Amino acid sequence: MQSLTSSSSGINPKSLTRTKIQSNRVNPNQLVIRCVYRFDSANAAANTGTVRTNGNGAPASYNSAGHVGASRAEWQSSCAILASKVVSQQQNALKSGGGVGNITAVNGHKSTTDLDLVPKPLTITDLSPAPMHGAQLRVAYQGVPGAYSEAAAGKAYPKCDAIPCDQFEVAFQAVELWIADRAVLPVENSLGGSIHRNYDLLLRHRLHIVGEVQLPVHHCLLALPGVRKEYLARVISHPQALAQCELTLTKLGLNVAREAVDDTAGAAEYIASNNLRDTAAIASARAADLYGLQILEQGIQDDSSNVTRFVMLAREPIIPRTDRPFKTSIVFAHDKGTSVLFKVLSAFAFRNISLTKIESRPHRNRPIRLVDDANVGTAKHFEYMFYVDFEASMADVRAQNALAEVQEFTSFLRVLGSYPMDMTPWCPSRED
Ligand SMILES: O=C(O)C(=O)C[C@]1(C(=O)O)C=C[C@@H](O)C=C1
Repeated sequence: MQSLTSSSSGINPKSLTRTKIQSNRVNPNQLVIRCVYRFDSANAAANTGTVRTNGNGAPASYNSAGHVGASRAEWQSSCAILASKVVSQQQNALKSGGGVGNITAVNGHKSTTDLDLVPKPLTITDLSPAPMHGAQLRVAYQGVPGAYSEAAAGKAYPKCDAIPCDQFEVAFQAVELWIADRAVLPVENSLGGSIHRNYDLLLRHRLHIVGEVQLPVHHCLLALPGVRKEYLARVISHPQALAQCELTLTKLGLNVAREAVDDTAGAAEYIASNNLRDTAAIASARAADLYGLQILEQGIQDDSSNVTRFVMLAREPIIPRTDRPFKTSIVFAHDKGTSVLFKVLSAFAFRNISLTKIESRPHRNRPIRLVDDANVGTAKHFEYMFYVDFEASMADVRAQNALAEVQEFTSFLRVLGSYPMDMTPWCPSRED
């Protein structure tokens, strides 16, 4: 059994100063985690120099802090080490049991009184043993029961114990601190676009992407029983959900105030616990059930095939394989800004590797570069981090060669994960 140490959880203790961490036991199966910590980017930079190992002290598939190895040979030897571990990991997974199952939930409560138990600080006794020791897999998600993220956690890990967290950051930290074994977090929606916060957090934390799930998202308009649309003065929800229903709300004549809250189900819970008769929430049918609200309208997303893509995160990477479709996510930057982008992308194009996503985010350590080539004043260029997803496994020699080439063009490169693609047949009519 591995105990919780700063090295085993993969975080540099210097980079995270935990100022408050509290757990809220809602019922014996449910833990709501709230914590606040200060992130020290100077120490985090130092973190990139640490050598990450697996539980046995052997190198993980990505070297220090998940960076691509210094050479192709290093990549290949990392993959070989990982390949030798595949059998034991699969056996562990089998022992832990898989299959269709339940998500922990607050059943049928109509007020939030029991959700508002006085928070008690998280103690060492709240930290369970390492994953895969016979207990259910604990999966952190952002939101409260009834959130789409909870449904995504259930789709990714059908028998899991889903752990609600009030912020994305808390879900990351729950995994790092061994409170949870996995986190399932949204990264993009077909209508609302990227969830930038999670891209930034992926870079800031040392977790690995080990899978993806795509969840069809069917929004409902929820209100207290007896409330009619004409009584409504505002609609509240997660900003993504508000964006995904913008046109439909207008078509329904709901030109009322729209206010953002932390998550869709949290909006439903807020209405129920405060008995708000002039407010509706955009949330799932399951949230209506959990918080005792009625469904005023169903399927109010602007596009019927609305889908959100979630990634699963773990402390250790999985072993890349070639016997099924894999995707790999990387992030890179270059000292000379965007000029490198074409070269990097061509490393994939020349090898017929398809890109599925490209995203740029501010380079937070160095957001601006001053240039004065023409000696006519100083131009300020924005600096970016580029996130790319491509359709190949890191066990595929084409991907290894492409990354070896990318590494030559970039000053920073990190593999966020190489994981099976979600190939679930598309069913836009499915209700959550
Ligand atoms: O608020 C929720 O229910 C969530 O799970 C979050 C979230 C998101 O962040 O995009 C997830 C899926 C939907 O796209 C809307 C909201």
